[in-house]
Formats: sequence, structure tokens, C-alpha cells
Amino acid sequence: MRPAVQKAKAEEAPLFAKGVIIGCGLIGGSLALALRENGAVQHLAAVDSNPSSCELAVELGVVDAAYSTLREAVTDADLIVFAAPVRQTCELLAKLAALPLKPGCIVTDVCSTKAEVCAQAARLLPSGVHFIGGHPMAGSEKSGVKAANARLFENAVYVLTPPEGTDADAFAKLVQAIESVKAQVLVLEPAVHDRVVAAISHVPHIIAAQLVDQVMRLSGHPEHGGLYTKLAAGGFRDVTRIASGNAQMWRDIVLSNRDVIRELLVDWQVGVADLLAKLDESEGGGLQSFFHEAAAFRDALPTKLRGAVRSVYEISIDAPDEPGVIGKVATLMGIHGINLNGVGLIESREEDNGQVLLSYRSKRDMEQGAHVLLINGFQVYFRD
Ligand SMILES: NC(=O)c1ccc[n+]([C@@H]2O[C@H](COP(=O)([O-])OP(=O)(O)OC[C@H]3O[C@@H](n4cnc5c(N)ncnc54)[C@H](O)[C@@H]3O)[C@@H](O)[C@H]2O)c1
Ligand SMILES: O=C(O)C(=O)C[C@]1(C(=O)O)C=C[C@@H](O)C=C1
Repeated sequence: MRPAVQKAKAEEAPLFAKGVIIGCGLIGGSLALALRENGAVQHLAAVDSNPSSCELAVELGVVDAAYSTLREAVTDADLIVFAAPVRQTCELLAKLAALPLKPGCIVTDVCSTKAEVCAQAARLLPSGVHFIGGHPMAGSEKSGVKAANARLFENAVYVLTPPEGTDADAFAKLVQAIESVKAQVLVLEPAVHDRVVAAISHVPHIIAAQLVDQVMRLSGHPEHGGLYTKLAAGGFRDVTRIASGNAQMWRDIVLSNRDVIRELLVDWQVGVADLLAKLDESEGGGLQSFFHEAAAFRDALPTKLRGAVRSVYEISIDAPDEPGVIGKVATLMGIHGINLNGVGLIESREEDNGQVLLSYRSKRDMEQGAHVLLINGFQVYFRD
């Protein structure tokens, strides 16, 4: 049973006096921003092997201080978060284990695979230090602290993998910190996590890269090679956005979960063979069923989890390359008395002109908002 957890409130005492983020890039920086913003950590430091990331993290106000050595950074820390790539995290865990740590300190990570990291932590970290693995199911193809975003974890599922016998108070405190960034905790066994996430994240990443690779090779064609990139529109861009992710990070993820990924790629080969057979059917009934079933399953995916901050009925519009589009939209909503809950640029999707996301608290507001935008010449997209 999960221990009862109270919500962190800004006016309450911080949950942690000193926190350290090890690896202050997209995810570490986003977590740092969110934890500082809501007052969950009183003093937050970063340690990063890249000196310019350290400088930038302080300059951008992501952390209070930055260090180049682990020893300096973790002294007296009561929360330590590993947010480096998987392989680096495994190596850093060994280094951390050799340092004097504050008794009762909570250590966690954000790595995209859990079995290897959790096994390494269990093997190396001393008793009296509480390790609880973690993985926020939110991110983007961008990397580095510059891309950090305090809102990244809102409504995202945040997996925790507490080992057997985890201290209930330590667990409750970590859950409270995660819920303070408006993410939703889901407890899983590391191996179950890795099996499921291989199918919904790791293999899709490989396939996106493979699709890009195919087009890259075709675009070397001497006569019409240039057409491939010229004609690449929404479909190709939507399905391959994630292929822009950091190569080192993805190498580590895939190597760390290679057994499950191998199984899924073999299954993928079976799927491709089956598709080739369907191509030879003259009436295309098999193809139609294949597309129909895929569309039905995709359409039935749960909408993004909306927990504490459930508001949200969303539409997006193309943002023309001209200033003031957000102001124009807000004004239109105001004139028509439509309650707009939030507005912002979509950073996780790559569109030619970028997109503006609009959220409403009710379906009615969203529908009225969409109508007003349509009659004012905006291209409106409904989001599931
Ligand atoms: N990008 C995503 O969408 C996403 C989502 C969830 C989890 N993750 C996981 O989060 C972790 C970080 O990913 P990211 O996207 O923030 O990557 P990133 O490249 O933006 O940041 C990683 C940071 O770690 C630093 N670093 C690397 N080696 C280090 C070392 N030995 N010591 C100290 N710092 C070191 C880098 O300099 C960089 O600043 C990875 O384990 C990744 O699997 C990523
Ligand atoms: O690029 C995104 O939109 C992501 O959320 C990235 C994504 C994913 O595959 O869903 C990538 C790796 C992570 O470990 C978690 C999230």
C-alpha cells in the first residue's frame, strides 16, 4: 500500500533543505526549475560534467549553485537526483557510493530504463541512504539546460520503482516532491517498466530513426534525390520528430534495455513480413483491416492524464510567422466572452510554422473558441 501523502504547499516548509541535480540538462533542469518554483527544495545545486551547462544553469536561475565535482555538490544533501544519461548514471552511482552522504538522504534518478540503474544502486549504495528509481514519462527531442521547462511534468505519469522494504517516510517525501511538480506517480517493478517502455518509447525511437535513415539514403538519388526533403510534410515530420533526440542518450537507453528491444524488433520483422503479404492481396481487405484496427486503437488511447490540474480541453492553431499572434487570439477570446485557461507555444512538436496551444476548462468554451478562430481564418486542430 502506498503511504498517504499530503500535497506540498508553497507556504509550507520546504520538503528538502538541500537538493542536488546530477546532470543539469533538459530533464534535470526542468525538474530543478519546477522544484524551486514551488518551494519544495530550499537550496538546489547542480553538478554537470560540462562546465558551460553549470554556468548556464546558474545564469538562467535553474539552480542556486553549480559544482564541477560530485563531492562538493552532495555534501549535506538530503535529495540527490541523477539526471545524466543511463551509462553515466551507472558510473556516477559508483562514485557517489564512495562519498560521505547525509544519513537518511533520498537518492533517485530520471533515467529512461530502470532495471540496470536500480540494480546498480541496490548493489552499491550504503544502507541509511534511500534509493528509489524514477522515470518521468515526459520529455522532448531537445536536450540541454537551455531547453528546460518548469511545466514539463504537469499531468505526466512519473514512474517510481521503490525496492522491497523502502522506508515509508522516504517514499512519501519523494512522492510529495513529484506531486508538487504536478506529475502523477505510478509505482512499477523495474523489469515491468522496461518491458512496457520499450514498446511505447524505445522501439518507436528506433523506428523513427530508421524511417529517417531510409529517406536519407533515398535523397542521395542522382536525379530526384532532392525531392524527398522538399516533399516531406506533416506526416513524415510528425512520425519522425523524436529521431532528432540526443544520440548518446538513445544509445545508452537502447543498450540498457537491449533484450526486450531485440524481442520487439523480431516481432516487428514478423509484422513487416505480414504487411508484404497483405500488399499482394488484390482487394486490399487485409490492408484495410490493418489500418482500421490501428486507427481504432490509436483513437482510443487515453487522453493525456489530467490529475490535480485537470482543466483541459485543448486545441491548437498554426502560428503564422508574424508577431502578436498570441495577443490576437487572447483578444478574440476576450471579445467573445470565452474563458481561455492557458495559451502557449507548442515546443514538443515540430511544425513548419510552430503551433500555439490553447486550453479551456470546459468543452463548451473549447468549441466556441474553435468556432471563433475558424471564422477568423485560423487553421484549428482538435487534440485528443
Ligand atoms: N529527453 C527525454 O525526453 C527524457 C525523458 C525522460 C527521461 N530522460 C532521461 O533523463 C536523463 C537525462 O536526459 P536529458 O534529456 O535531460 O539529457 P541532456 O543531454 O539534456 O542532459 C544530460 C546532462 O547530463 C550531463 N552529464 C553527462 N554526463 C555527466 C557526468 N558524468 N556527470 C555530470 N553530468 C553529466 C550533460 O552534460 C547534460 O547536461 C537520461 O537518463 C534520459 O534517459 C530523458
Ligand atoms: O519526445 C517526447 O515527447 C517524449 O516524451 C520523450 C520520451 C518518450 O518516448 O515518450 C522519451 C524518452 C523518455 O524516457 C520519456 C519520454
